[in-house]
Order: sequence, then C-alpha cells, then structure tokens
Amino acid sequence: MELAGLACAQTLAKVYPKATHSRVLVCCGPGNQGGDGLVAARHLAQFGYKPTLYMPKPGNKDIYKRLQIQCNNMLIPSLPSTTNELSQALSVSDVILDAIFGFSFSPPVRAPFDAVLPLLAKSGKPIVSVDIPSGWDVEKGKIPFSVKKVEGEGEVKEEETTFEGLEPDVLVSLTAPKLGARDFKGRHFLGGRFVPKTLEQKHDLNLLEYPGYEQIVELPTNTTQKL
Ligand SMILES: NC(=O)C1=CN([C@@H]2O[C@H](COP(=O)(O)OP(=O)(O)OC[C@H]3O[C@@H](n4cnc5c(N)ncnc54)[C@H](OP(=O)(O)O)[C@@H]3O)[C@@H](O)[C@H]2O)[C@H](O)CC1
Repeated sequence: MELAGLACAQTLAKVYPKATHSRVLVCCGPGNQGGDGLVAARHLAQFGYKPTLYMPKPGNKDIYKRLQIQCNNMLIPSLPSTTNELSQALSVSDVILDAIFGFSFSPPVRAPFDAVLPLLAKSGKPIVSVDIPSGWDVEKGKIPFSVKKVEGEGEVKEEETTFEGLEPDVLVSLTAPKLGARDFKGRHFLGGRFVPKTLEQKHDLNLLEYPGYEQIVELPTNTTQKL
C-alpha cells in the first residue's frame, strides 16, 4: 500500500505540477484503495501540494485508521462526509485523486457513493484514477447503472439517472493494467515497483522497465491488453 500510494502521488505530480494544481481533493473509498489514497495524500503533502481528504465512508480496518492518523499528523484537512461539503470543496480544487474503488468493486454503486461519483464527474476538474476508474467493472469496464441525479450547483435529487463511472484524464494501474481498463483513452501509468520476479513469471506479466529510481512508468496508448 505504501509503494502503491507513492506511485499515485508521483503520477499526479508528473502530470499536474504543483505550481498550477496544488489543491488536490483526495477521495478515498473504504477498502485498500482508500488506503492507497491516504498514503498518496501524505506523499503529496510532502511534495508541497495541499491535499484535502474526502472519505464519505471511512474504512474500518486498523491499517486504514493508522493511515488516517498519519494524515492528521501531516495536518492534512479532512472534509465532513456530506455532499454539500464535497460540492464546495470541488469548486476550489485543482485536481481530484480518485481512490474510491479498485478491483473489488462491482456495479451498481451503493450509497453514499451513488451521489458522490456523479458529483465528481460533473465537476469538470481533472481526475487521476487509481487502478481502475471508480464505477468501472474490473473486467468488463464501463457498464451503465443507476445513480442519484445531480443538478446545477451540485444538488443531489431523489430521482435516478444512468451512469457508467468516472471518465478520468489519467489512470495509474497498480501491478498490471486490469482488463476493464482496455477502453481507457487518457494518459496511462503503471505503478508499484514491488512485484517479485517469481510472481511476474508465474502470471506472465511481461511488465515494462521502470526508469531510474521511479515508481511509475508511462504506458504507450492502447497497451492494456498486450501486457
Ligand atoms: N497489488 C496490487 O494490485 C495492490 C492493490 N492495492 C489496492 O487495493 C485495491 C483493492 O482493494 P480492496 O480492499 O480489495 O477493494 P477496493 O478498495 O476496491 O474496495 C472495496 C470496498 O468497496 C466497497 N464496495 C465494493 N463494491 C461497492 C459498491 N457496488 N457500492 C458501494 N461500495 C462498494 C466495499 O465496502 P463495504 O463497506 O460496502 O464493504 C468494499 O469493502 C486495488 O484496486 C488497489 O488500489 C493495494 O494497495 C495493495 C497492492
């Protein structure tokens, strides 16, 4: 999780320099991917960014709680979980780190994320997604499902509408790109320089070389299925 989170922070910093994109809204889900987001927030703060955490449903594992304490110790602010707070924070953010759902998500999305994902999508802010864009099925990719309707100023309605998940500008795949990411069209990075050679050989992963001491490598477009 530590190296995965560092890879996410490095990816965001490479694409969005802090001179123009210092205010990062780090949205974390309840699972290990949320933990990656907390680690990334800590590294972003160390890099000189101004991360703010949004955890509409914080995880309950010990590791998650310890990562939250580390963020508190870095004086990283954390938003209340309401969608009103989210809307306001989105209006003053430069970029979103989407660490909500990873490979354990299966659509349709349940509350409270059925209101959160449409708000992120409507914000118009650049999005960096971790492992798989939130709302996409890890194998099938984009599948339409029902979510809460969001209007104008971010008001969440009781009515429902169809949604296919976030459309990020940047994706950082961890270990290896997931099958569901094959339709992803933006800048795509591979992160997590931690895979043992034995595992790489066993699964015939054919991973790219990481440059120098970096935790990430950018993938040429449309390579998801070839790796
Ligand atoms: N080697 C690696 O690739 C590593 C990957 N890491 C990261 O970990 C995630 C996978 O973590 P995991 O904990 O298995 O799962 P997720 O983070 O994807 O999310 C699980 C929680 O999400 C909630 N959930 C699932 N489906 C839904 C849904 N349809 N609606 C609402 N909520 C949903 C669920 O929470 P509950 O509270 O409802 O139980 C799950 O608990 C991987 O993608 C990487 O990002 C690690 O960093 C290690 C290395």
